[in-house]
Amino acid sequence: MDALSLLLNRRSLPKLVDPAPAGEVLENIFRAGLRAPDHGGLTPWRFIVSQGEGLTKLANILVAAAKADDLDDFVIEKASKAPFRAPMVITVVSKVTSDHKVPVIEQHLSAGCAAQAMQMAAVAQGYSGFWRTGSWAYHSVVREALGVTGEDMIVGFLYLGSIGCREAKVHERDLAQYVEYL
Ligand SMILES: Cc1cc2nc3c(=O)[nH]c(=O)nc-3n(C[C@H](O)[C@H](O)[C@H](O)COP(=O)(O)O)c2cc1C
Repeated sequence: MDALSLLLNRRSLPKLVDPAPAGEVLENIFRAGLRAPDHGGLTPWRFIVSQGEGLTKLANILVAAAKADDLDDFVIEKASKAPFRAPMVITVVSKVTSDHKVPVIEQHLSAGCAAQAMQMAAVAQGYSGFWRTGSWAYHSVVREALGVTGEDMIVGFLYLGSIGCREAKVHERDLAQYVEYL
């Protein structure tokens, strides 16, 4: 797939199945993340991989968060299943340097670019992904369990796997609504 086709046609896929990216393919995914634009070379990110037993650990963290909020059984059940929507979840965390001349927002943006680059690298190699946050990404229990402190943020849970359903068509959008010229 050439780069422009990837950029113009990428879709997120909700149904992701085994096998997860592995070996050189997975390494390429991480390397793509590490090529995200990075003001000041601060490498403001962490990638926490969950697969196999790791998905159960992540599910347990989400369940603990739901229970801490006294949420009803339906939500707790949903939380327990959430990570298993793909064979691999990469939690992308912005690891920021506070009080730096590079504003913190730019460091969060870098981590977001890393998430997008990793999704793109997965698609480029025949896999697919879905970037999710939900309320869990902002929950103190989840943050603490994953060692996310201070101004650091969970910018997303990047679900990755093999294509498990038909890809939806790309939305046609009218450029004139979004593009202006000074
Ligand atoms: C930071 C961020 C968080 C997101 N969180 C969710 C989410 O929790 N649930 C969801 O359904 N989509 C979420 N999305 C949107 C999907 O990843 C996806 O982009 C959207 O469904 C549109 O599909 P497309 O990427 O194929 O255009 C999020 C996107 C971003 C950038």
